[in-house]
Amino acid sequence: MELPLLNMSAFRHGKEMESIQFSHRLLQSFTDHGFVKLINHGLPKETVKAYMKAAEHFFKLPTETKMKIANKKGPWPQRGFSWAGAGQTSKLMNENLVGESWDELKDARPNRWPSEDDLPGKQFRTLMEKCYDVFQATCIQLMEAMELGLKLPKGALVERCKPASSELRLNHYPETDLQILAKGKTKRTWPHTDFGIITLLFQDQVGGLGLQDRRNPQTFVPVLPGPVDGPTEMVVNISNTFQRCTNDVVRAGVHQVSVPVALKEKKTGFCPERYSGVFFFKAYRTTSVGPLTHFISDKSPAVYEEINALQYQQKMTGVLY
Ligand SMILES: O=C(O)CCC(=O)C(=O)O
Ligand SMILES: [Fe+2]
Repeated sequence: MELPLLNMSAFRHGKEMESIQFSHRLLQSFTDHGFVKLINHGLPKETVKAYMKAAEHFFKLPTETKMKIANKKGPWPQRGFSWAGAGQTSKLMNENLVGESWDELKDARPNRWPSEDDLPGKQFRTLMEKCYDVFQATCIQLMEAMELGLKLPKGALVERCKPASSELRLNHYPETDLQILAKGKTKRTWPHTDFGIITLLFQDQVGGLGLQDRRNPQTFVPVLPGPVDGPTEMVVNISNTFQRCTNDVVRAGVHQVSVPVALKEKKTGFCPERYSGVFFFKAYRTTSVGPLTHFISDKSPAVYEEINALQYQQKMTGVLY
């Protein structure tokens, strides 16, 4: 199985036929795999580079400094720094191997920013806010493409995601003994699906991201980092809310982070630290995340109850906490 790599400029700048063609290819990849890789997605290379670099700067701060903005335990969503083992899926993971994460959300609870004394200059916050806005805009375009691909009325998906309620996250997976990972009892991230509508994902050159092969669920297909000097590759996955809205027509992609393919045969040594940046594109709190009427018929009755995004989130948190 190979994950399609699509060129989004066909949708962004192409003629109508090209947009339609892109939308069909996008839908096909999402339907087949719950995943796609995109180039020419409109996100400037420098912005993505700076975003990943910011992750390094932040996570290299001393633990005490990061702990000043620790996420307060409680119901999801997170705010601020979460240490190894404290993430949403931590109950399933080895405490010591989970990455640190730092979350930025633009709704109810205030964000927790590193102070300027700790991470000098205003750049960090400004950059994160800029990234948030460009990632959000890209997700809206992807929703437009999906409306086209799924033959939905204009706005059917886009309107569920306004105003912006997405979540920006930086992940750091510390260097880990390969022998520990090889035992298979621990992973950097256990197989899971994300909560939101879709997720944008940027990874460094280390590798280790794997996507479940639907025809062969025991197998995780490596989603390799793109070439360093090539265009910036963006990985996109379908998340639970999208699956709900389409009444299981387009299902969420199960993924994990484990040993990079290049290191699979190595018995000793260390798996290098890894950074990734993710953007969880989510529906607005009070909008419905029930199945769209388009996907409901006598033959395919609604699989999911009619609830709003916040209720869904709370329901899911109840499961995980
Ligand atoms: O680090 C990665 O590549 C994946 C992270 C992930 O799946 C998540 O944060 O939900
Ligand atoms: Fe994920």
